[in-house]
Amino acid sequence: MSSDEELDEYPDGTVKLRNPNIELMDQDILYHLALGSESHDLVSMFGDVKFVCMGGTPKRMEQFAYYIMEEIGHKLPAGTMLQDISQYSYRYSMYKVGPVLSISHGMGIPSVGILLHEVIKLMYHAKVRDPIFFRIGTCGGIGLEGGTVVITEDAVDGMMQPFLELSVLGKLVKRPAKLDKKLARELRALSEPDDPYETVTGKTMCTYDFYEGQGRLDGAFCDFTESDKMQYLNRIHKAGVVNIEMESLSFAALTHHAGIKSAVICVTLMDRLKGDQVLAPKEVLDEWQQRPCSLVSRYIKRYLSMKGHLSLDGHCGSMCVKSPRRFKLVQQESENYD
Ligand SMILES: O=P(O)(O)O[C@@H]1C[C@H](O)[C@@H](CO)O1
Ligand SMILES: O=c1cc[nH]c(=O)[nH]1
Repeated sequence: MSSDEELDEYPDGTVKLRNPNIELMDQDILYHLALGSESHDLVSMFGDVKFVCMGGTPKRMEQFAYYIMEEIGHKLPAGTMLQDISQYSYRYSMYKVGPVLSISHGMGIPSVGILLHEVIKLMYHAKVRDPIFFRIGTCGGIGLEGGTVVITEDAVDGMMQPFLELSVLGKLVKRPAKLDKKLARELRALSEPDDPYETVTGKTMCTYDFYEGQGRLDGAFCDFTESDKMQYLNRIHKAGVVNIEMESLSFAALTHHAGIKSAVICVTLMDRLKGDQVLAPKEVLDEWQQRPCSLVSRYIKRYLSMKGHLSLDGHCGSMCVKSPRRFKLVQQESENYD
């Protein structure tokens, strides 16, 4: 048995921390979430969480929270609104809708990494069982037009390496960036033939910068030519990279290290083989960003229906799993992969 398998989770599915220090502490302050293991009853607040959805901006994640609330038919007490649980951290925003947490992660590996440490500890303190994590993001497409949904198969860094490198006590630690392949296939199977956009799977490149790091010619600095850029983008495209963003490597590496199933679903904002700037109008960008949300929502509804927490045709909204037949097909399809 590898050390990965040994430490994945407890037999009841609760998250096992790879850090013996935490249980010896009197309290654990989840500083960037404005929560604490003693100041809050984390089990009663979060013990029923099943899905943790993250994305860059507070607005997107607030909208996703309201959207999923409608989709799963979750009701708030009359006259109340969803509350940003981490509001007083002034860092991240977090909303809870029944079994779904919707959290903003900011931009880049450091920001999502800090959040993941605290959310993974939150799962542990709250005794959450077998949580599933999703990143719902935006990206630049490589050979894909704007508005295409990309489900990441493998995450690689700017040097095409499939692991996260972090310097710890002066040494470089490498953590494999592994996402759940079956989850990615199940998500892919939930794209609908009448979706007015493509949903594809492929390799995602995760960089430490939006401009020079992604080979853009339009940053404040640029020491390469258009031809250097195109050679690089064509080379990575040939190696299977279909999109570039800034969090998948950390998201994959930290969830894998914690034994948590995860997937990354991003919408492309442009084809980087055709340009660098984000030119689509705001309304178009808003509609595109809804696309990964809708795929994740289908997955959540399918899961809840299978567990008997949601009726297939009953109290879920317009994007509800369309027919029992389609639902069965998706179910069989994913069972065939086991
Ligand atoms: O989830 P978001 O839309 O923040 O993902 C990408 C990667 C960076 O965070 C950001 C750059 O514009 O967008
Ligand atoms: O090109 C893009 C678009 C969104 N996010 C990125 O990281 N890159």
